[in-house]
Amino acid sequence: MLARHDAMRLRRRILSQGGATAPDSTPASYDGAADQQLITQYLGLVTPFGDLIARLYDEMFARWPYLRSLFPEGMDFQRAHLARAFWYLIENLHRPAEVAAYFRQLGHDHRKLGVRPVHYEAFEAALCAALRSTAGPRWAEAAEQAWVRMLRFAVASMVDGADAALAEPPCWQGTVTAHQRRSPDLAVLRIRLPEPYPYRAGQFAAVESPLIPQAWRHYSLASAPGPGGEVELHVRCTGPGGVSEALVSGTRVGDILRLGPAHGTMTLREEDRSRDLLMVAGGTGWAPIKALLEEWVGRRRGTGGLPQRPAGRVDLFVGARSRAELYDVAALTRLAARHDRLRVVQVLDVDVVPENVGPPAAYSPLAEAVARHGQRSHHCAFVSGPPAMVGATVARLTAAGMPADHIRHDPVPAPLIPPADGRAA
Ligand SMILES: NC(=O)C1=CN([C@@H]2O[C@H](COP(=O)(O)OP(=O)(O)OC[C@H]3O[C@@H](n4cnc5c(N)ncnc54)[C@H](O)[C@@H]3O)[C@@H](O)[C@H]2O)C=CC1
Repeated sequence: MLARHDAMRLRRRILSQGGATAPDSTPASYDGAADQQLITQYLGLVTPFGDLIARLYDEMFARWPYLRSLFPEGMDFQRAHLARAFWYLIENLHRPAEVAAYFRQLGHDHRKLGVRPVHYEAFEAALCAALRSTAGPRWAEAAEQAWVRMLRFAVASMVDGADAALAEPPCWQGTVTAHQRRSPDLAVLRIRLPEPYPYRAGQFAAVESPLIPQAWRHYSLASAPGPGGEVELHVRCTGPGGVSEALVSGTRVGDILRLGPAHGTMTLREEDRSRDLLMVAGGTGWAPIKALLEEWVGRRRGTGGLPQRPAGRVDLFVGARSRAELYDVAALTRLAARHDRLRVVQVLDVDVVPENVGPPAAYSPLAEAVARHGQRSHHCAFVSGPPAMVGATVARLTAAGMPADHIRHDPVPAPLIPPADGRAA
């Protein structure tokens, strides 16, 4: 109720405001292209965004100290996340319908953080102060108004997304029922959720450990939905101090974790039942592919997955740095044994002796192996793993004639670089 009241108050304020003409959340009513032009014209004064974002948070926490508790102790990830959101907004503002859909989902997801619409007002005030102090005397009122309109458009979409999800919990609490260290830096966890947790095989969710409150990181759900109410996560710790380290090294059976709502479009569709599928998994990118395969082999037929046994074949490519890094072989073998139309190819980096290739980021043994195994333009492909591997595999498949709309993968995080046409005033 409180959230709805806040939302209505914010919407009234947004719609009745003077100064920057405030768009509502209807994409058709917002001239994003005009604001994009204005913002781009003065972008050089406030980029790179590191300084702007540091000032924004300093300003916000100085004026509203209680808001600090909504954020994790370490703000690096948060700052990078906000920089990406700004770039996403600015680059896509001429496509307001797309931007609105993106921020509606973000608003749905942000309910777990305890963010209320009133907090967006504080954010806007802090942003304006930070824009002015970062840009200096060459800043223009028109540019600031364009930023405000852009922000309000995004916020109105977030409020819509949060409102639409009021009937479901902001997040789900689960108990860890199994925690297996498959290698020093990798763990497979199972979590039991007492409340129904709606998701599809192939989706991902934000996860929070009580060891690092308010720091949420995305992991794929590595099991298809089933009657037991358990989900599986595959977590690799790539450095100290993060959520992955807390989940791999600091978590035990019986601990409580929180999960946000599931998202993602890398799911099986009805028409996939009769199609031949190509699945490509690198490292812990195996997690969503495992869930998809569980659904595909029909282990849980009639429980929200595919209604009948599929007629097509699956070619599955699993990549790892070495044999020791193939951390889920038993599950892979079990799945392969359940279906004679599933063909598994393992690709180990150590088996490959690349010739005339550049640094690791420029070369993907897994993508090469997929490309070598023949024409698949009629297949539908699911690709999951490190961003460079996903990029290389998608490029190979597209070059081999697979239509782009036959290839599904999770969003690949954009690098923190400005758009090529960003210009200074
Ligand atoms: N944990 C999860 O639920 C999920 C994780 N992911 C992502 O999958 C990735 C898995 O990481 P790790 O297990 O550490 O993978 P890894 O470093 O062990 O690599 C796994 C595979 O990816 C290939 N690869 C690695 N770096 C590459 C590069 N720069 N260019 C081309 N190919 C490359 C390797 O050849 C290998 O076949 C992470 O980026 C993670 O964000 C994706 C989906 C779900």
